[in-house]
This record gives sequence, C-alpha cells and structure tokens, in this order.
Amino acid sequence: MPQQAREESSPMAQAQQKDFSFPKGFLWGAATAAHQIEGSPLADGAGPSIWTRFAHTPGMTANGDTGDVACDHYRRWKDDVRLMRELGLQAYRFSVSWSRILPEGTGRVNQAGIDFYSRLVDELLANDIEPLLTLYHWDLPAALDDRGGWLNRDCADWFAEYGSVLYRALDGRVKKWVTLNEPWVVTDGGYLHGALAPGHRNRYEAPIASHNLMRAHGAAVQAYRAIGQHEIGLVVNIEPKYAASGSVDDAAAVKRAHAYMNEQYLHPALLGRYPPELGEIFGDAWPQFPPEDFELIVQPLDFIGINYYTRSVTEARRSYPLDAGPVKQPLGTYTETGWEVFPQGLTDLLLWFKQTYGDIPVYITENGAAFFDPPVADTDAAGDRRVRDPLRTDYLRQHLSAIHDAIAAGVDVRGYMAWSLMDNLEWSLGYGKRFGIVHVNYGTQERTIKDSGRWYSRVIASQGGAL
Ligand SMILES: N#[N+]C[C@@H]1[C@@H](O)[C@H](O)[C@@H](O)[C@@H]2O[C@H]12
Repeated sequence: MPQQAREESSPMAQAQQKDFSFPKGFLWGAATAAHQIEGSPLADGAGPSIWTRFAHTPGMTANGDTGDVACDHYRRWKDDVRLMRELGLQAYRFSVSWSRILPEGTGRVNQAGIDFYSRLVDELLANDIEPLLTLYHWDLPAALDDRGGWLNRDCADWFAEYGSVLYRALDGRVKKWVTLNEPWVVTDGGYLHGALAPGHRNRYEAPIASHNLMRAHGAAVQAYRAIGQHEIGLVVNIEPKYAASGSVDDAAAVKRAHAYMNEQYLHPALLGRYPPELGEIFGDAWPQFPPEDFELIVQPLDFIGINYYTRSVTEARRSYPLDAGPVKQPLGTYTETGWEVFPQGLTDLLLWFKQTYGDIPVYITENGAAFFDPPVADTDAAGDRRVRDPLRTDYLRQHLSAIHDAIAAGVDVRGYMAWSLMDNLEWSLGYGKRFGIVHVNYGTQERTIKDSGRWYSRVIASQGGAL
C-alpha cells in the first residue's frame, strides 16, 4: 500500500481491509498469574510469598491493596474455568504459587497445594482448554527471600527442585511449561528501583539477581529434560526502542535501552552471552560471571513467550542507570498505565526476534491494555449484562493484526494469550488498573464478560476471520 494512502487510513480501517486467517493450530487463549487472581494466599498449608509481605508493608501498594482476596480464584476456580469455556478459549496461561507447593521454598511438599493445581488442570482439560503453566510469576517464597532470594546462587537449585516437584505431578497433562515470567521486571522492579517485591534499590544487586534468575531458568530446563516429555520455554517482556531524533546521543541511548530490556535475558538464554552494553550501563556494578554459568543458562528451548504492551521512543538524558528515557508522543494514544498504543512495534519486534535469534517458535504470552471501563450496564436485548470497552477491543484487534503481519513475513508465532482473562491485582498499582476481557466486581466477585471478551470469542471461533 502506498505510504501516503496508508497514513490516511486508521489502524482500524486498515485492519478491516485485510483478510485474516491465522495458521491452522494457532492457539488462542488468555493469561493470569497466581498472586493477581487467587486470593487465600495462606490457605491449606501455603507459606507466605514476598508479595504477601510487600503488600502488607504500609505504603508499598496503591490504597494498601493486597492479594488476600484478589479475584477469589482459589475458591472460584471451577466457575472461572466455566467462564473460559464460555469464551471459547483454547488455552489458559496461569502461574503456580511456589509457596503453596513448598511453603518453605524447598524441602517439605504441601500436597494440598499440588492438589489445587492438579484439579485446575484436570478441569481445564475436561473443557478442552490447554494449560500453559508458568513456574515463576514473581511470588518468591518469603522463606527463600530470608536466605537471600535471587541474590543467593543456591536459588538455581531451589528453583530446579520446585520445578521438579511440579513436573512429576503434572507433566503430560501440562504440555507447555514456562520457567520465568519477565525476569527484567523481577530485577528492574524488585532490585533496582524497588517498586516491586522485594523492594530493593541497589545497582550492585540487580545484575546478580538477573544472572541468578537466568541460572535458575537453565537449571529448571535441565531438570525438565530429565523428567518431562513435552515443551518448556521462557517468557520475556520486550519493547522496541525508537530513537527520538537522528542524533548520535539518541542512537547510543537506544542501544543501551535495547540491550538492557530486550537483550539482557534473550541473549544469555539463546546465545549464551550478555550484550556488551550491560557492562557500560552498570560499570563497576557489573560482575565477572563464571563462564560455566553460561553453559547452564543456554539450554535448548521449545519456545519463547513474548509479552508485548508498548514501544518506547527513546532519547539520551540523565537517568539511572541507562542515561536514556522515553519521550511522550504528542499524537499518541495512551492506556491507563501510561503506555502508548503502538501495534506496529509488535510487528517490528517479532521481525527483530526472528532476525536475531532465528526460527524458535514464539507465543505472544501477554498482550492487553488497561483502559477506564464504564460500570457494568443493564442488560441488553439478549438479557446479557454489558461492559462497553471499545478501546480494549480496538487495542486487541490492532495487535492481532500486527501479529498477522509478522506471521505473513515468516515469523513462527504459534499462539496468543490475551492479558488478562479477568480484571485483577495490578501488583503495586492495586485494583484500579483493569486489563481483563472479563470485568470483576471486587465487592461481589461477580464476573461479567466485557464487549472485548465477546469480540475475542468471535475471533477465536473464526480463527481470526472476525478480526
Ligand atoms: N502492567 N501490567 C500488566 C501485566 C502484569 O499484570 C503481568 O503480571 C506482567 O506479567 C506484565 O506486566 C504486565
């Protein structure tokens, strides 16, 4: 399409002009995480996690919001699977709370914790929904944090032990495993800036935690190869960085920001080395890691999960530790979390991934947006209660269109998990940011499928045709 014509039509109009058909077997699903939806964090023998502690520390979360109740999924899980069935989901990505399985993080196994996830998996399978299980979605057992957490090199053995308990209990019913969710957020939020649990602010700790997370990833994959028979991968959040100007300084800032967020985890996992910019960024805080560590980290993977939300137009400016920062786009559309809606960035990112790492299969394991939703409306003609969220529907449509473009260009994208199945606890931002395709009334725990959820059901049923 000529550039001028392309600029005149809106993303929605462009999407409506295209013929969509996603590859046969493309996996359509939605995602959540244990701490964000389950509630009942200490039920049935579970131990506390770092998020149980962090959220109960005054001032750490918006309004003092905690995961004590959340979406009460720990008790409503069967109804929630029924909701997934109503949506027509083919897959459901969820995480396991480590401290439900091993209350002290290692050693004693809590069978009630295993039983909860075993029942959930069986109910998913009974409803023809494929489980995608994430071992670690940020909720480290507090007992392990007391032993140094991700700063203790023993964490690789702890994590492999935890993974092995679950592999033995669930592999075969679970055929797609994820070791870590977003290691970048775990260290940038939890060890560098302190906005997330465990709330450290230490530039010497961040690289150590990052590296140990990747060692733990490698150890868990090694353990899986000895026990499991199916697939295992890593989930990263990556974000394309575009230079704010043609200046040399902005170009250098983009390189630093790109290395720090997009290469810091994919390079060691897939190439067995770090990008050189990390030494420049961290300076004297960048350790000399033992070469044998990289032999542990770089394990063959069956897929990579990519969580995509936004892009960053990046400029050089004093900032810690990158001396680079995002520039707000005057004509941009922004979500409630302050992220620019930029679907082209997902296409660009997937093409970069293929060019840099080759043809390893990719799942979009999270994509979605927080917009201010109107209250649940009265029933419509069909008697259904409504939540009219057109901005979310358009966000999802544009990003699915962007994925379709990447597939057409040869990127092996195997599936899409909308973030999120339901409104949930947005970590330290609390319950005010709603990402769900299903609305949750936190007072009554009533679920209402939003218009975006009903639209997504039609997209799934048509294998993309209804996009
Ligand atoms: N913020 N935000 C939404 C979403 C968060 O709720 C997920 O837990 C993370 O995996 C990732 O950060 C993305």
